[in-house]
Amino acid sequence: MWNEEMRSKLQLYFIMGSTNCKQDPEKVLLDAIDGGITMFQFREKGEGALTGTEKINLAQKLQHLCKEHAIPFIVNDDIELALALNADGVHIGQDDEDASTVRKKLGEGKIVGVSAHALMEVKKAIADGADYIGAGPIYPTRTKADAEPVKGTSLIEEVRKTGIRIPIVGIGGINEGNASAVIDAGADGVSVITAISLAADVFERSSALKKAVAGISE
Ligand SMILES: Cc1ncc(COP(=O)(O)OP(=O)(O)O)c(N)n1
Ligand SMILES: Cc1nc(C(=O)O)sc1CCOP(=O)(O)O
Ligand SMILES: [Mg+2]
Repeated sequence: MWNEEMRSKLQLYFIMGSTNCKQDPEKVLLDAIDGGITMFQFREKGEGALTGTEKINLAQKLQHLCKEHAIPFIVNDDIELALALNADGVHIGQDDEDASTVRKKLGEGKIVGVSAHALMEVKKAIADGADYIGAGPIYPTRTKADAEPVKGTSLIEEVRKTGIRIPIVGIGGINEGNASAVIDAGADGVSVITAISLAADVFERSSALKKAVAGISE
């Protein structure tokens, strides 16, 4: 789905799981929705992450909030969970299940996002049927311990210079102060975890991020 609808969904893409929150994750998501996020990814990962029924229960609650507000609900890594919940899509990385296999499992109607760190990976993701690319880490991040080296906006610029039009979202260390540079480089949106999930005022921070992004891309 490489159209304007996909690009606008990526504008402010919030990612979160229970380990990223100091408050109740449902409250965090609701405030972020009120602040203007356009897509949500459930990423239950890291030390202390929920598993089994607890993970499924939280996913269902967050999916319900997304449904009520017409926000696409994407599942990180866990294809079986995405299928069980009839989620709107999945996000996978280079170390996860192959994107072409995931596309076959999910079908054409669902969103498949793929992380890429080099032009070759972007081209493979396109061949495998990806709907969008997550390019990162743009800036230093403390959220993902096994993140690749920081790239700045170079990959986004390189992809656009070659004329590739796939929707792209930047990720890694993005906040309201540096988001506009990611859009200027050619991304359709920004993806954030802690700039929103750990904010003292989640509504205020997500509103500010939305202004920083929407002011440029609209
Ligand atoms: C939008 C978006 N972009 C990149 C990632 C990272 O995915 P991955 O490399 O598979 O790492 P994990 O998130 O699984 O730790 C993402 N989740 N979302
Ligand atoms: C989940 C993730 N993936 C990355 C990548 O580079 O692919 S960076 C990252 C963490 C993003 O968290 P924060 O917004 O708190 O920096
Ligand atoms: Mg992954």
